[in-house]
Amino acid sequence: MDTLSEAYKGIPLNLGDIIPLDFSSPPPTLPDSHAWFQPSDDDCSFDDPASSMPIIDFLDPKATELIGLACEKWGAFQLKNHGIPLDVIQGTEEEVKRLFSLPTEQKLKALRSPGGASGYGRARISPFFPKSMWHEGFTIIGSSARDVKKIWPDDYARFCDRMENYEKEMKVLAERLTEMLFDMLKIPEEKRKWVVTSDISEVLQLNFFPSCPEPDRAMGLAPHTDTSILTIVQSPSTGLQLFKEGKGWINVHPHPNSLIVHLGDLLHIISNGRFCSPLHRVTLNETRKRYSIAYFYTPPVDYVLSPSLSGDNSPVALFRDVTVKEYHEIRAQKFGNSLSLVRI
Ligand SMILES: C=C1C[C@]23C[C@H]1CC[C@H]2[C@@]12CCC[C@@](C)(C(=O)O1)[C@H]2[C@@H]3C(=O)O
Ligand SMILES: O=C(O)CCC(=O)C(=O)O
Ligand SMILES: [Fe+2]
Repeated sequence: MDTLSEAYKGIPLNLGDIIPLDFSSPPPTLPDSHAWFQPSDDDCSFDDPASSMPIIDFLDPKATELIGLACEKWGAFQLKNHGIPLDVIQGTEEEVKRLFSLPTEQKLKALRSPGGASGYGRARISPFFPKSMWHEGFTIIGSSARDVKKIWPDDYARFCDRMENYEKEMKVLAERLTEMLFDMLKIPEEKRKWVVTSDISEVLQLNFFPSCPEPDRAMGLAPHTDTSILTIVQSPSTGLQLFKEGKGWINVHPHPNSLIVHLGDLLHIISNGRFCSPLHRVTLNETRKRYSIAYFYTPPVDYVLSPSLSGDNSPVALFRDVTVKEYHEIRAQKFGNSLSLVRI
């Protein structure tokens, strides 16, 4: 059952907020619809080796401690020796490239429906911004077969198998990390049974950022936090930036053979604010296209998120109890102030 899709059914989008620009024949200059900044704007971003997101070796005996610190300070880290086989990572990347390099009319066959959550289209958060993003996405919730069959009726199996296999591997890693973080938060047994069940609400988001004629004036993916416990991102190239209070936008340089892990709003609530869900965005490049694969790990939709008061957290609950489904609905309607809407 795609119960996560049900959360989005009640909040349909306009087709205009779903259909991406036809990037197969992009305009030679940036159209006004996609111009977020003026040439005179000073949209500062940093390369700061002294304060960049930590790179943690999962085999390091101190990994747990380092992950805890990274989650408190950054809400994100890069993970080396994560245990996902290289061929699984490369095979998935190959399929993602194959999908996005199809002619536009092929991809449009799997266009997300106005009340739908899966399929091809613009980012879900598009309606909340006055300008469009330089981006195409493909969202997989449950099996990708229904959408992918529309694109490749006779040749969908390899894509689906590889995505399914990738999700299986990601789930094991997400479970390990979640158990680790829940231990630190002293989450009681009855609140963590879902971690090993099969009815979690996982989402795989495939992202494509075409090369852009004026990258400094456009936006790949607008600033957002993720609706997840944690999100595991695979991308070999730069583009992702994290917002750090008091500093600004900091570039993430992907370490070879590493995965990027960032925490989402759901864990921010459960940890009663101890772990942060960082604001992040994606920038563009004039000559290079970029792909990324983001795995969103989320409890079953009826799970009640309640702030843990037993770890080293604030003794007073900062958030009210809210179900995963309700939080998704709040996000789909209000986006940016979602966390403040569940704050006590
Ligand atoms: C489970 C999720 C998480 C969603 C909504 C739903 C399905 C699609 C996800 C994304 C993927 C791309 C960024 C994001 C911000 C977007 O626009 O769609 C994500 C959003 C969220 O993190 O809220
Ligand atoms: O492309 C990336 O590096 C990040 C993608 C992302 O933030 C998302 O899919 O939510
Ligand atoms: Fe994200």
